[in-house]
Amino acid sequence: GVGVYLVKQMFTKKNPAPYPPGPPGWPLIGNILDMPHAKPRLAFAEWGNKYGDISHVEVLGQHIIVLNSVKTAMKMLDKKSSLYSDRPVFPMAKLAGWKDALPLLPYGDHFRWNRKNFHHVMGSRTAMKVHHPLEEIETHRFLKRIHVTPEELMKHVRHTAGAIILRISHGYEVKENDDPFIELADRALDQFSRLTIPGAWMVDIIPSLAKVPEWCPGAGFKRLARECNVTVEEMVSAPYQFVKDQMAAGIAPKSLASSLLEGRTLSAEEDHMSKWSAATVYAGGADTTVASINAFFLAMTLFPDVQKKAQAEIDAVVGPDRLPSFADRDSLPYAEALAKEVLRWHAVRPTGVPHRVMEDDIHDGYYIPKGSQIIANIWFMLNDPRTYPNPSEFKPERFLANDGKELETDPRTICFGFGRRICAGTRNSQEASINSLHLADASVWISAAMSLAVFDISKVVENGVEITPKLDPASGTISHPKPFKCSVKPRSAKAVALIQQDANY
Ligand code: HEM
Repeated sequence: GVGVYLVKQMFTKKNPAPYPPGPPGWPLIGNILDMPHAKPRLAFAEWGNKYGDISHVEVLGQHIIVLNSVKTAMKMLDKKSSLYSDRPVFPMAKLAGWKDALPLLPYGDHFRWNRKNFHHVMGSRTAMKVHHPLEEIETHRFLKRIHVTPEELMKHVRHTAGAIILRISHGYEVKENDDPFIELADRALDQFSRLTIPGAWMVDIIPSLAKVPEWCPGAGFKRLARECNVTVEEMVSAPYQFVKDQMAAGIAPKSLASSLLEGRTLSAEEDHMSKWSAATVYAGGADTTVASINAFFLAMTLFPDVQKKAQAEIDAVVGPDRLPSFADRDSLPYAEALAKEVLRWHAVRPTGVPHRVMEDDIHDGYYIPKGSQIIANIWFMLNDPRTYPNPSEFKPERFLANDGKELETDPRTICFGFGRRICAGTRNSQEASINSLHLADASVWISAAMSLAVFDISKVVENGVEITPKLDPASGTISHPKPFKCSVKPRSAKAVALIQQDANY
């Protein structure tokens, strides 16, 4: 005990400033027992409560800094982005085959090249506008599917998000039922979400465990990683091969993959990176959009008054003879505020993706050693009563001018993360908050506007009892509302006619 204490003292003496405050931990093992396995956002928020907006733990020599306020996150990750834009190595995700996915790439050339590709297909107002007709057509098809089988709502949400993204990434038109690429990607993404939960895998804490042979007792994670590798490899390669085949046949529609392949011979390394670049659009975009749109349906089930207000606005502005489109977006302020509130009320990436600091830093008087992982507790930032009073209430009015009261912060400046690693497709949080500049934001808005125009969403009644679902986000780095039931019925005969119109405009 004394020896360990003295060794610790020697090291602490060298520190140019104290670490940020945090749970005290134990000699040798540090805070290993404090690391939360499930729903880390809640434990992290607790640390925020106890220790302030910036807290620190150390797990076997790995320093972890947790940020619980937007101000701190902006000051550190955005203002000092040249220092804070690396990613930690995720040994478990790496073992499972994900090392070349943009969210995990170290700060460097591959990272920059990938970001440029994303920016090219969806990083500007003009680039996003190109995708609007596709979003409108696919969302109209979504309405048709819901109308026929409303009980399969969540399947339709997944199918539609996949259809939109696969068109953008690979120019691939999904099959109406059981599409193999969607099925494959969903399986891989579900694995990814579980593979990257902070602190969930021993090998992430002790990376040398990666060398343990698979037959060793306790090495079940190696077998799992091997199985995941097969799925990942197929998810990345199969749609890319599809694009190559289509290009060879001269019938490939424009997509991110086709633009990377067009008119050049790629080296094996370039080919590999292009394949991953296109796959990352799907990997980063599909599951997140699905979670947000499901959250929209849950919010409408739980907050009927909000739904009625949005419908009244759509009825007044768009009228009964057509569906809303992106051209109406600026004339529908309540629907706009509602889409923002969806992104706030349910944090799809509750603890973001960790950043890694590239050099020693002293921040606000605290020592942040090189290599520390920085975790932004985005969930708390979106539910912080200091920023959003009554945060569990779904209230679009937060974002609407009312009696000269100050508007609450646009959640799009928070939910997509910070600094140079901000969600791909945008360059900074200001840009992410400009109308329809983000693909997810556009998808949430058009799904909400079109669905509310023609459907009433309400609680289901089973055996005479009304079922009230709860917002109970599941664990995982991408968080979905727990599966719930709701009733989705056309609002009128006129609405049915609109749904049934041709969707191939
Ligand atoms: C509601 C939907 C979404 C939310 C809430 C969300 C949120 C986030 C967050 C918090 C990060 C981490 C940022 C950071 O490190 O500070 C991130 C990264 C990323 N997102 Fe999203 N995202 C969403 C949709 C999308 C979509 C539609 C795409 C693709 C089209 C996408 C692609 C990515 C990629 C590739 C990264 C990694 C960027 C990097 O490491 O440089 N996301 N996202």
